[in-house]
Amino acid sequence: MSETAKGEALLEVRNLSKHFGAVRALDDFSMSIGPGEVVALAGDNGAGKTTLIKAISGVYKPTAGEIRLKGEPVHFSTPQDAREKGIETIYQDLALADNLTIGANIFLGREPMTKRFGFLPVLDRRKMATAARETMALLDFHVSRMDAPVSNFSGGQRQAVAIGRAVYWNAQILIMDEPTAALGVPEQRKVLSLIRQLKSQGRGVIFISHNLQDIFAVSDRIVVLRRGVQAGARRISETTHDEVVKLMVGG
Ligand SMILES: Nc1ncnc2c1ncn2[C@@H]1O[C@H](COP(=O)(O)OP(=O)(O)OP(=O)(O)O)[C@@H](O)[C@H]1O
Repeated sequence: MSETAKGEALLEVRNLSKHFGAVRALDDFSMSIGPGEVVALAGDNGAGKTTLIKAISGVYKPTAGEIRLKGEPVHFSTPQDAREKGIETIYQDLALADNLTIGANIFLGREPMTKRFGFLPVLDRRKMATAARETMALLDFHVSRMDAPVSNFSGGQRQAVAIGRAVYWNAQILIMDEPTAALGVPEQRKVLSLIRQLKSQGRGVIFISHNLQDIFAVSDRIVVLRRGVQAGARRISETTHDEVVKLMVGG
């Protein structure tokens, strides 16, 4: 099948449904994503994209269907469960603490401690700074001041910090919700190049966007949702903007 992951999939969802009472937000939906693959998820407002990523990432319990990681069925009760298995979702708000450094944001809620004078537990700032430097270098990301609060950074740089945090904690699948929305063109390019970096590291990326240009620039495949069902799935090299728009709005 040309529109599924080649070889062993990192992530596979089979016949996934999420109903809210009578509302079928997601219905019998299947897709897969392989290592080093970027799969775009497109669809009009209300198509079911958010519902799908929340079902994959442990926020919602699916009404029906199956999620498999490297072939193994998994059941997530919380986003923490999904995170521990290497699925990280980066929502538009990025969930960064603005007044803290990159290092502190990487370790937010899981701060490393060390002992001063052998007994007094204190924050291990050196470990945080080293992790920040090494992780951001891995993403080929450079800022003049690593110790500045992230509120000083541009939208694209903040996106990089959120990605860096996921990478530090070993995310194998990154779900990115509209990462290029609300950014200027140069910043959008930076984010697209970050996505390419993740791909070159063998990670899988689910890229949600309304921007077809961005989708066509970085994705291997596109899956289109319409009213909770899969309206189509295509290799990017085998489709056009026109065809994708038709899939989104329906014939
Ligand atoms: N908690 C809920 N309770 C009831 N209906 C819901 C709930 N969440 C979503 N829906 C409905 O499910 C459908 C899919 O919504 P969803 O938010 O997943 O779409 P979306 O593709 O992410 O849209 P957008 O691009 O606007 O974020 C919509 O009709 C929405 O009203």
